[in-house]
Amino acid sequence: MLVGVCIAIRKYAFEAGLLDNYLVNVSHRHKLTSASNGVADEELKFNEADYKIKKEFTVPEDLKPLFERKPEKRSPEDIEAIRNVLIRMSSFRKYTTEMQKLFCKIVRYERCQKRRVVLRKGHIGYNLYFIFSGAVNIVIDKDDASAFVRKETVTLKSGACFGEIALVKDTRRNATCVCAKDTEFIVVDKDDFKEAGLHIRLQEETEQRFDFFRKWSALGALTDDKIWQMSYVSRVEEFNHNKVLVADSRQNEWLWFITKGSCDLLHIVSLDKCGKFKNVVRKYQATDWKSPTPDGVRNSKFLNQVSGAVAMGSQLRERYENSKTQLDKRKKNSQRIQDNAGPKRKNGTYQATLLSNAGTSQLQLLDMDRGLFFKIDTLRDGECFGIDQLFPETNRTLSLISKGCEVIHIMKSTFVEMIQGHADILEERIKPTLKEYPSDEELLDQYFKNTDWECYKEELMEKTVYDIETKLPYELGLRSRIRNRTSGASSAMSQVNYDALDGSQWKDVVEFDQTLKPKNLFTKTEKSKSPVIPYSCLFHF
Ligand SMILES: Nc1ncnc2c1ncn2[C@@H]1O[C@@H]2COP(=O)(O)O[C@H]2[C@H]1O
Repeated sequence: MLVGVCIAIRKYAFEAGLLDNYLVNVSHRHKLTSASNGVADEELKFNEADYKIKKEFTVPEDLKPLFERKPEKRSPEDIEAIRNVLIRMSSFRKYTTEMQKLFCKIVRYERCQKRRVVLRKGHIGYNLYFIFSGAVNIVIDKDDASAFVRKETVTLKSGACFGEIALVKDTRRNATCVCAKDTEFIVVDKDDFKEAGLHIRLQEETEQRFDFFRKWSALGALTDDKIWQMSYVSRVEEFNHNKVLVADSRQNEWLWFITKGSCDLLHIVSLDKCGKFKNVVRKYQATDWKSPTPDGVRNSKFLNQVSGAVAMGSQLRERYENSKTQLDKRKKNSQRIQDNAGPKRKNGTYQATLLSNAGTSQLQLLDMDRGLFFKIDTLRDGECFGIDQLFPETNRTLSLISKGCEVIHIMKSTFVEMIQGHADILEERIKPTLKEYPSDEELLDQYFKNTDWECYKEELMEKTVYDIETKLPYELGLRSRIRNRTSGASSAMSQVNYDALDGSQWKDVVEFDQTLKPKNLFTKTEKSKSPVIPYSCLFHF
């Protein structure tokens, strides 16, 4: 209910033109000026990001001596203290409390620097590793030289575990693992591992993955042996609500099979080359947005809404950028250099502030690089993300956002390797099952039509309220209240000559399609059979 109230207040402020301040503050930077001391005005800034923990959580110093104690010397309190910290790791949380305690009795702590080879392909396996902080690159070569350059490198991050195959199968290491940065490990030795029966638990997990792949009819032609291999190299992971799993599908190296919960599939439509968008904006700009004509009123509302969406979208865009860059560290570094080098033209906050200035906002829409996020599907249990990218003709930019899920992921290259010699799997079994989503044109059509309709509805409401107001006696005080509401607003609504309002021209272009609600940015609508667009958002590139 509170959220509903907030949305309603925000909506009112937006319509009344009071949101300028809000948009200026999108950056969470508040300007303070002090002229009292006679010195030149100084700009004081508060940036929320400055107070965020940038450092990854590491093993607390006071806990490290506990790891050095021999298993038989660890007291129940020691074990509990260790468990309270290790519980942060998703791979550790999967075990029962009993199993976790067993772990805490036998685990060791190790810290390795960036580029250190933790284990090498072909060597005998002695340990199982949990990554507490940092990251590890896995390459299937014996040589670690490719760990930082090859595209097929798998990166495991904090919370993941590796090195289990050699222990469970009693084979040699099948890959080389190198620290991608300074990394803390929680290590279990082979003997302890077997003694505690952990190999049985890991074997059970692998069997679950085996069952999952075996049930997938597309892989019916593969031998059990191949499916086992696939199960060993795939990983199960859980993700919280709103975690970006894949920011840009063109850089995605994995296949993601959803086993529990769901994920949203977002599609980014670039408006740069979109003639339709330019036409729509030009059409709305054709009439002077300040003019007190019906077109002027509606145009200003439409453009206000679009620019508002740009402002909100820029926040999402920022998140999108962050997660995209997380996927590719090298890109992130070069991006940072670029960002710092030039003016912050492309910085989301900067643009949002710019757009918030009513009057100039609409006019700048055509000068910017823009895009729209559309939610085009929700993937559920048994569905896969990334498989369509195995076909060269698919080049849509998709993002995968967790809505609280458990996934099995496997490298695309490994999957392709496993199904080699079975050309029919991709072409005949998988391709026909791929879903078709609305084209960019269709998505934009829907969005613009609906925005138009929403603006029309609002105008009608305003007009109705105005009519009532003019008919009511002054003594009721209603007139002055409504006046107060609009008079201070910078919105074009305050300049409207309501008598000139005539909606007849609009009806030709408005389609009464209420399935889409672009105003409810970031909110979910009801489930629908065909892919719909429950939220969309403008952002700029
Ligand atoms: N394709 C892969 N994806 C994820 N992890 C892998 C992959 N290949 C190997 N590994 C991990 O790397 C480890 C290397 O040692 P192991 O063979 O004991 O166990 C292996 C797995 O834990």
